[in-house]
Amino acid sequence: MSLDKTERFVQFDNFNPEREEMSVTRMKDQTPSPTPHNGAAPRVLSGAHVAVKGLSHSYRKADGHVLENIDFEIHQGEVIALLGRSGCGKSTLLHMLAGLTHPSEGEVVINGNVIEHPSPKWVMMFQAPSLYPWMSVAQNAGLGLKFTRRSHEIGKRVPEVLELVDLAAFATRNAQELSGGQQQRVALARSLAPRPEMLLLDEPFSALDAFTRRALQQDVRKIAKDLGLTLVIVSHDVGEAVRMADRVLVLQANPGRIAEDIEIPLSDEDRSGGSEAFSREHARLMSIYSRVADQDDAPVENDFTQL
Ligand SMILES: Nc1ncnc2c1ncn2[C@@H]1O[C@H](COP(=O)(O)OP(=O)(O)OP(=O)(O)O)[C@@H](O)[C@H]1O
Repeated sequence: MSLDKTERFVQFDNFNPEREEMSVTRMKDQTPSPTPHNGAAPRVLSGAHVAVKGLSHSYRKADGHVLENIDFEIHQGEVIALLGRSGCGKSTLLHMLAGLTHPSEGEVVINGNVIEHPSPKWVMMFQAPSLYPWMSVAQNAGLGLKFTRRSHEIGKRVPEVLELVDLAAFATRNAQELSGGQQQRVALARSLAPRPEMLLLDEPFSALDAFTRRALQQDVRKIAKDLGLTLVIVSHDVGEAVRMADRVLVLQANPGRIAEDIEIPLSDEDRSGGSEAFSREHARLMSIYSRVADQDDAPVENDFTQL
């Protein structure tokens, strides 16, 4: 694939120039044909099914396990939060779901295939949206398609995703003219454009103010549910987990392992906060999280301000 020089040296979500050909080759076999130009409806999305089996990981042989004996399943279209204190291995686990890091032991199986490489079908979003500041919102939103050799879809697909993230009116603006929250929405549009099956979010809203963060939490959950996407979010914010997740996996540290697997049985209405049901779920999860973190003998961050 030919790319501009600048593009080659900028990391875009889980796009890795070294692995570009490999990922694209794998995609060719597995991805349905691009949207036909005859006006037919785009294919309906279905979320990824994930099975993590006997996963353990050490970064260096001499050190102990960062993650140990991790087993869990994520159903298609489910929203999962990985909740744990700093350093317990949440990001490491997320990178493994994205195929960016290989576990020392065990495997990640997505839709029946053992994951060995990154793929445009599961896209990571980070705290920094990493946009090209000199490009327009629409150009940034189309990059995922460009990098996966689907430029012919940009004209139809980019307006659709900008509409989804509520940025249609900003299509021609330069990315650098946008607020932090709007820039995260562009990054979200860019991730959604190639129709991924799973979004992996590594604390993507933590740099935003509380109001913007809450709006994005609700919108991202709604978009994932509307599209049938599987969504995994790394967080150490109990309010965020209750607002967004169907299930919360609470991780314990040293070594990182799943201490609790908790369902959050709230309606979308209750997730917006302020209801008795939301407060009850928040208190329940906070108490479990505190107990798990206490067992690590480390302080839990106080996030009551984010209620
Ligand atoms: N590339 C690396 N090489 C060596 N050790 C690493 C590497 N990446 C992470 N670690 C270590 O692995 C452990 C888990 O890190 P990780 O970033 O996965 O935790 P986390 O729960 O996401 O933390 P945070 O919430 O602070 O981002 C930490 O002790 C960290 O120092």
